[in-house]
Amino acid sequence: MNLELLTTLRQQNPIVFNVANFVTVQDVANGLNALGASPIMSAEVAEAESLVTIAGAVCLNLGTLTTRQIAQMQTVGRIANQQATPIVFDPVAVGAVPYRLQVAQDLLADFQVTVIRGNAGEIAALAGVDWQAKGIDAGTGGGDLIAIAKACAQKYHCVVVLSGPTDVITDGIRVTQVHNGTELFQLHVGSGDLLSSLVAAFAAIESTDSYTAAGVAAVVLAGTGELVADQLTAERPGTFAVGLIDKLHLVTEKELAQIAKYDE
Ligand SMILES: Nc1ncnc2c1ncn2[C@@H]1O[C@H](COP(=O)(O)OP(=O)(O)O)[C@@H](O)[C@H]1O
Ligand SMILES: Cc1ncsc1CCOP(=O)(O)O
Ligand SMILES: [Mg+2]
Repeated sequence: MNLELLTTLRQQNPIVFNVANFVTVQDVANGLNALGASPIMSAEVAEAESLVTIAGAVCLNLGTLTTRQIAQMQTVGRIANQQATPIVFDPVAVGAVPYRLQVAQDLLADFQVTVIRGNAGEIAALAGVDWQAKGIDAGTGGGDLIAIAKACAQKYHCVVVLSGPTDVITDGIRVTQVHNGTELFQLHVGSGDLLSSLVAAFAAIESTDSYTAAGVAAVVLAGTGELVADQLTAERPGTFAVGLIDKLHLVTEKELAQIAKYDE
C-alpha cells in the first residue's frame, strides 16, 4: 500500500471535477479540500470541455440525477475518455431504483469509466446479482462480496471499490481488502460520496494507476474516520463529521501506516 501518495497528493493539489448530488455537495468539496485536493463542482454542460481539460480526474455521482444532468454526464464522460482523464462513477441507489439502474447501465455503455465506487447493494445491482438494497444504503444480501465486486469489475472493465465494514478493491483479478473504518460513517450521509471523490483525487496524481489510487483512498478515508472515532466518548455523528474534515487535513502517512489494516 503506497501511503506516500498522500504526500504526493498534497504536493500536486490536483483539481477534481465533480458532477455532484445536491445533498452532499459541500461535504464532498470540503473533504477534498481539507485533504489537499482542489474541488470544482459544475452543473453546466456548456463548460464540460473546459472543466475536463483543467481537471486531473472526474467524479460522476448519480445521487440526485435529472434528465439535464444525465446529458451533462454523457458529455463529460465522452470528453474525459478523449482526453484520457480518469472517471470515477458513483451509482447511488441503483440497487433500489430500477430507473437509476437503467441510467447507470446506459452511461456505462456510453463511455469507459476508470473506477466504480458503490456499496454492496449498488455493486450487486450493476453485477446483476440478487440483493436487497435499501434506498441509498447497502441493505442485505447473502452473496460473496469479493465475487460480486470481481464480477462487476470484469463486466465493466474497470476497477471496483465495494465499500462497507470492509472495503473490497478489485480490477477483476487482484483484490485488496481494507478493514479500517467506524460505524459512525453510516450515521453521516455522504461518506460514500466523499470516498468516491477521494478515489478521483488519488487517481488524478500523475503516473498513478487507478487500482493503487483506489486502495490508498480507501485506507485514507476509513483510517482517518477510525482515528476520529477513537477520540469520541459517545456516538456523535455531528461531531464525527466535523472531526473528519479536520483530521483529513491533519492526518499523516505515519499515523495511517500505524493503524492501516488491509490484505492485498
Ligand atoms: N460498518 C462500517 N464499519 C466501518 N466502516 C464503514 C462501515 N460502513 C461504512 N464504512 C466506511 O464508510 C465509507 C463509506 O462507505 P459506504 O457507507 O459503504 O458508502 P455509501 O455511503 O455510499 O453507502 C467507507 O470508507 C467505508 O469503509
Ligand atoms: C440522501 C441522498 N439522497 C440522494 S443522494 C443522497 C446522498 C447519498 O450519499 P452516500 O451515498 O454517500 O451515503
Ligand atoms: Mg452512496
